[in-house]
This record gives sequence, structure tokens and C-alpha cells, in this order.
Amino acid sequence: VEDTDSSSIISRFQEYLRINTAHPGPNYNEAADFIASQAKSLSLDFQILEFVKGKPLVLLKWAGKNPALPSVLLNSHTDVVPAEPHKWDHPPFQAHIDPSSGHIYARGSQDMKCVGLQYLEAIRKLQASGFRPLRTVYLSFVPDEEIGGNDGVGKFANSEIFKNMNVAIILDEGLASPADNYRVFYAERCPWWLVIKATGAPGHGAKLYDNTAMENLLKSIESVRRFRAVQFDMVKAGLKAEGEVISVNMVFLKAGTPSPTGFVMNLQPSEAQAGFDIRVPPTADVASLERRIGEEWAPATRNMTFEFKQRASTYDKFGKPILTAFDGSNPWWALLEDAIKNASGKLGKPEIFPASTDARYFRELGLPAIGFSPMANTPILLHDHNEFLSKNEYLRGIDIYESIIKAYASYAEPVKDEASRAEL
Ligand code: MET
Ligand SMILES: [Zn+2]
Ligand SMILES: [Zn+2]
Repeated sequence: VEDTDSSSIISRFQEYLRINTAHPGPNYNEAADFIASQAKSLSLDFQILEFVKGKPLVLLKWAGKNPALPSVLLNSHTDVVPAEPHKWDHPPFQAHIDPSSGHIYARGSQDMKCVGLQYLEAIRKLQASGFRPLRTVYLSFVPDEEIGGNDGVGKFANSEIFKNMNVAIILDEGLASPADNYRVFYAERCPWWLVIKATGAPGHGAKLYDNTAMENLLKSIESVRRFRAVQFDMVKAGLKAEGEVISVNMVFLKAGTPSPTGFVMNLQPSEAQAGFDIRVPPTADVASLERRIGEEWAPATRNMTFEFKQRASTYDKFGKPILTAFDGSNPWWALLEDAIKNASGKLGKPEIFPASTDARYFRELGLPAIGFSPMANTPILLHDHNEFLSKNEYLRGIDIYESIIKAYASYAEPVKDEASRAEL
């Protein structure tokens, strides 16, 4: 437990980064074993939960002196997106440290193995200082965030185990910030993964006729692009932040009749599909977007159909938009701000996370969840080539979490709804 010198801290981070948990086929068991070994070294209770076979979720518990108080949950995902090794300057699972800059190169260095291990290192330091939590602190290391979270946090958040944890506040991932202030998120855009399909009569490649599958699909794509441009223009004009508009990007096109040399060139195909990654702010007019999809992007009048591969709700189970309050009604927000300030960190304005995270599953239950990854002075490289985090930023982030966890775990006031919850 005394192992809090910088070089051991960095070695542990490298060890975690070297476990290849990229999709498809993440090595979840090795990651779970590693986290379990960390839990043991910190004398934290842990269990490995398998809501779905082969997808372990590791749950750690740092018991508080007053177990009756609602708990704090520190969440992180163990999986990472794939990397193309030949396009990286250093292999993505080697965790190479550049000796002059101190950059640690690895897939997951920003998203989000850093955060998962920083939580643990902060606890190691707090233990070394003799600190004991008043509230129970849980840590969840979950699988499958990058492929939607249904088999990971989705199962966990809706489990009896989670209910019994009596969680009051969840911390989850944020984004790096190139400036010297940290970013913080009170909400996120909800993923809608849309596939539209067009059909039409096949025909000779030389014939001009109406209602081909390709023409029907292209009309939709044109309509999607006009909508995309309008949304993007609001961002470009500075009227809206990235997380405040609806983004839509075409991510695949599928059509044509394969031939041994490529595609048949003189046949207009009878089917064509396109896929779109749409991200919807919780504040968006969902009914109008749905109408647009049905009437303009995939209208039955053009022989089109559509299907959602993923369609996250923008509302919580009480029918309210999934936003975490950052005003006086949420004491955890002020605690976080103060804790970061006390550790000499600077915080930017609360934002809507432009992509999606596991936090939405907790917010859907009506629980407050804050997105935060302590990476300042760092380019945003999640899902990019040469993802890195510098040694110093990583170490600094541990101090920030030390301050936050201490503040959260010491917070004695009952928070809103606690009294009524206790009576239930
Ligand atoms: C759609 S689930 C979220 C996966 C990933 N974090 C993303 O935003 O793309
Ligand atoms: Zn992530
Ligand atoms: Zn990611």
C-alpha cells in the first residue's frame, strides 16, 4: 500500500494499457484479473460479476464508516476501440513512453484506462495518508462501453446488486482539454444508429428510369446532408456547442451486385442501404427528428424502410430529459468544483458530452452522473491514431481525484431524496 512513488504508479498504468481489450474480442479476463490484483493490494472487497458470460464486470468496495449513507460510484470501462497499429508511431498496446515529452502512447490512455486506474491510485494515496471514508465508495470496471453498453453497464445499472448499493452519485468519463482547464459534463448526446434501406426495380445500367433503389437512397442522403449542414453551421457560427446540435454522419454504404472483379457495372441493383451515426442532445425535439426520418430520410413513398441499431432514450424513467443538475439542487456539483479548486485545478463550464458514455444508463434511472476525465493541456485523441497521455498529466489527475474522492467520501449531509428513500 506504500507503493505510491511515481515510477510504480506509471508502471501500473503501463501494465493496464498493455492488456489488449480492443474490440472485437477484448481480453476481458486479463483486465479483470489485473483489477482484482489491484483491489487486493488495496485491501478492497471485490467481486467479478458476469451478467453476460465472458464479459466480466469488476466491482470494488471501499467500505465507509457510515454504511447507511448513500454511496459514491466511480465508473470506468475496461474495453477500448480497435487501433490500426501500422498507422501509429508506437505499437498501441506497448505503452511506450517518449523519454523527452513523457507521452505515454497507448489505445485507452485517454479513453479511459487512465481514469479507472487514477481512481485506484487516488485511493492508494488516501489510504497511505490514513484517510477513511465516511460514505462507501464503489468502483465499477465495466465491459462493452464501446459497443453500446447493453451487456455491461446496462445489465449492472438495472440489477438488484446495483439497487442495494444505494448509489447517490456517479462519476464517469469526460474528455481531454487542450487548454489548461478541465472539462466537465452534465449530460451527453444519445446515440441513434440508423440504417435506411431502399428498394426498387433492377434494370439495365444504360436505362434512365424512376424509383431505382440507388436513386431513392441518394434522395435520402441529399436530405440528410442538408440537415447535417444546418446543424453544423450553428456550431461553425458559434451559436451552439458541439453537444447542443444533432450530429449525423454517414458511416456505411452498401449496394451493388458483386462480381469476381468488383461489381457488376451494367446492372442497377434492387437494394441499397446506408448507415448513419446520429447523436441527439437530451434537449432536442425528438418528435420532429422522428418525423423527419419517417417522412424525408426513409419515406415509404420512395419504397424505403428504416431500422435503429441503437436508439437511446433522451428521457429518464420519470419522463424528464436526461440531464444532471449543476445548480444548487445538486450538492455533488459544488463539491466537485471545490475539490478541483482545492487541488489547484481549473474547471471549464459544464457541457453536454458530444459523444456518448455509460453515464446515460445511470442518468436514465434519475441518478446524477458527472462526466470528468482530468486531462488538461492534452489534445483530444480518443479513438484516434497515436492516442497518448503525458506522465505528468496522469499523475496530476491522481491528485485531483484524491481531492474529489476525499470530499465525496467525507460528505455527511443527507442529499435530497435520501430521507424519503430511507422511508421506502
Ligand atoms: C453508442 S455507445 C457509446 C460508444 C462510444 N463511447 C461512442 O460515443 O461512440
Ligand atoms: Zn470511453
Ligand atoms: Zn470511446
